[in-house]
Amino acid sequence: MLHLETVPEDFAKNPVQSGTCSDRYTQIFGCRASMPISRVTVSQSLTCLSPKARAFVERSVALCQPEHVHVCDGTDSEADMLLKAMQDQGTITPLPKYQNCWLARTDPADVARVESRTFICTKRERDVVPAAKLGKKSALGNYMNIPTYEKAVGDRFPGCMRGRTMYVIAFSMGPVGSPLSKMGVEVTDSAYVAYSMRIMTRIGNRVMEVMREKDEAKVVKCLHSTGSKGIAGWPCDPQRTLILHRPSENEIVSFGSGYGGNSLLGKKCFALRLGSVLARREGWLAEHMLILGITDPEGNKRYIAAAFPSACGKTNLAMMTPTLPGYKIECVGDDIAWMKFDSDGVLRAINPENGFFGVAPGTSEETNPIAMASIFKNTVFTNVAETEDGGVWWEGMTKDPGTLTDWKGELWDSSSTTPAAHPNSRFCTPANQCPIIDPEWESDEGVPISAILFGGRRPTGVPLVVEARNWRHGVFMGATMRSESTAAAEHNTKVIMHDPFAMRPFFGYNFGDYLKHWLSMNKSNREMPKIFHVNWFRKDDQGKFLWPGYGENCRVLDWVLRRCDNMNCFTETPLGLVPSKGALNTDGLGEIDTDALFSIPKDFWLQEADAIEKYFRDEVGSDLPNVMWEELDGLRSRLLA
Ligand SMILES: Nc1nc2c(ncn2[C@@H]2O[C@H](COP(=O)(O)OP(=O)(O)OP(=O)(O)O)[C@@H](O)[C@H]2O)c(=O)[nH]1
Ligand SMILES: O=C([O-])CC(=O)C(=O)O
Ligand SMILES: [Mn+2]
Repeated sequence: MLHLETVPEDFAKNPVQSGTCSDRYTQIFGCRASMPISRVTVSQSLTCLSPKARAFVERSVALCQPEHVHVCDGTDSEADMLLKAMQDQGTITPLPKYQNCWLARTDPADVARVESRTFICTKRERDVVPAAKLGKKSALGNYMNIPTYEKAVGDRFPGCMRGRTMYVIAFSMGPVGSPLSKMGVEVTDSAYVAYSMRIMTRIGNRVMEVMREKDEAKVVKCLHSTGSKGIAGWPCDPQRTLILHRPSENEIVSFGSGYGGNSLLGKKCFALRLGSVLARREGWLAEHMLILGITDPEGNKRYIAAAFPSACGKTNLAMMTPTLPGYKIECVGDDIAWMKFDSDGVLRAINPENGFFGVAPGTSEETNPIAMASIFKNTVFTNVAETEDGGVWWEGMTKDPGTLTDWKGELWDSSSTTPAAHPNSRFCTPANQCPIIDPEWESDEGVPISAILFGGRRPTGVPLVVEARNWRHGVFMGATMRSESTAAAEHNTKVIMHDPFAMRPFFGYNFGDYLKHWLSMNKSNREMPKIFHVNWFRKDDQGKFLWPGYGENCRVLDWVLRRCDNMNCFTETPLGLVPSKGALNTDGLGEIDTDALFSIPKDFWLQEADAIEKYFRDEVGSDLPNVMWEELDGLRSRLLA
């Protein structure tokens, strides 16, 4: 059985290269300066890596057998080299309308995360899959056993980079050297991945230095291949795509997809799936959350974290332009939060990323002017449409784009019946270009969190905002979140899916244990943030949004902050606390049907309670902490009171 630790067969057969694993790799890489380098050429000696990172790279080279190894140093000339390579290969084209912006068109079969091919690999299934679903397909943990994992790797990777370049990217999630940060090494045969990792993470010589100094035992090992024999266009192999995580080995293996969510392994794979496992072990939280700073008209600044499922409004809230006078929003992060209580009992959060991989459609001067001010330089756009003057366009950006080249490279005009940009088309932009990036966004200790929001797309029944009665009720709110499916993954019908904590596709371990971990955060010597559930997406009978959303969402945050100050501006409902009459500032909003926005239809909620019960029973079973059942009972009895 082939494993990353073992030598590929045809390598071992060659007598010139026999010997023990590490000896041989030392020779191949010519760490001794006089050694002739055969088979593989390297851009710089692998001694720039820490010994553990280097061992991983050497094993990956032996396995994938690239012709050339390029160790990314993070310099500007390297960026130029990557851009040139991608242009020569036809992976990207320049967008002359902007400064250093590029358009990538993927294979139409490689446009989003593939949840059905994403697995967590452990010894025991129960580590990943809650009790109720052992041995069956679970929505809350896609499990693969170790022999299957090894076979999957062995079937795909040996020789997969022959004749091509392997890029080695040492990266830091979080500020380089910060105590809350973690490091990884990704090897990949995709220049697109190497270039995008420069934007989304901190990479290069500085990271390698810190890695060497610490000889970090816990460097996360990330192996990626597009799985394609060539490099032309958009290399991928959708039929054989697999994204695998081995928490016990700190290892991620991704094959067959170049799409960001599957290939930029620092993001969902590391920061959330492996991150959640590390967080549990080390007593912190790795969450699918934005982080924003909000200053009220009195000059009081607080930070809020919010978990909404993919394509449900995190980037937009994180960059909101508030409509209420006197408010100021600053952005710390738009997708992932690593949070830990400090010695004073304050929950501190960092954004482990260095860029935004944001949804393009719907982004406009009206909805998100801050994103618009961030993304038109140094950006890679993927699967958006191109205008005649070398710019980009997507649905919702402007009214009349004229004639376009659509995301598949075909001519498009307003009479076309298919979208010009793919619904999951994205921009990949350095975070420091955001005009409202928070001054503390790279602080080592993280920012203090006052409130946590959960939310989703709920067209019916779910009020604009509800405050949890206490921490465990808030955990129940997170556990019972549901949302309409979106284009961010392969689900293609609009159904209301359970998406607890907006983490359903990203749990690295058993969801029941995850709930216990969240419950265990609550300690008397800690300042527990208040928890809220929000829904910007409720619709009226005509299917129109009841709430204007976007910049107007600051009105909800305004109420949230007053609640953080314990002001008496709420009414009790069966669901939790909602703004008392007149407490939500709707001045100047025009006609808003607040009754419809806040109504709590009893029949709807009794059915919701039934759906939650079924979900708990069918998906979690005996791994569900008892207090979740108690919370469900409480909800039912309040509804029936
Ligand atoms: N109606 C309405 N739509 C919104 C609002 N906020 C965001 N959207 C739309 O929802 C879509 C996704 O928003 P994003 O902010 O990119 O979502 P995200 O949670 O960051 O998505 P991921 O990057 O996939 O995790 C976009 O088309 C937005 O225009 C809102 O307040 N109201
Ligand atoms: O991972 C991705 O492809 C993009 C993303 O942020 C999400 O889906 O939540
Ligand atoms: Mn996301």
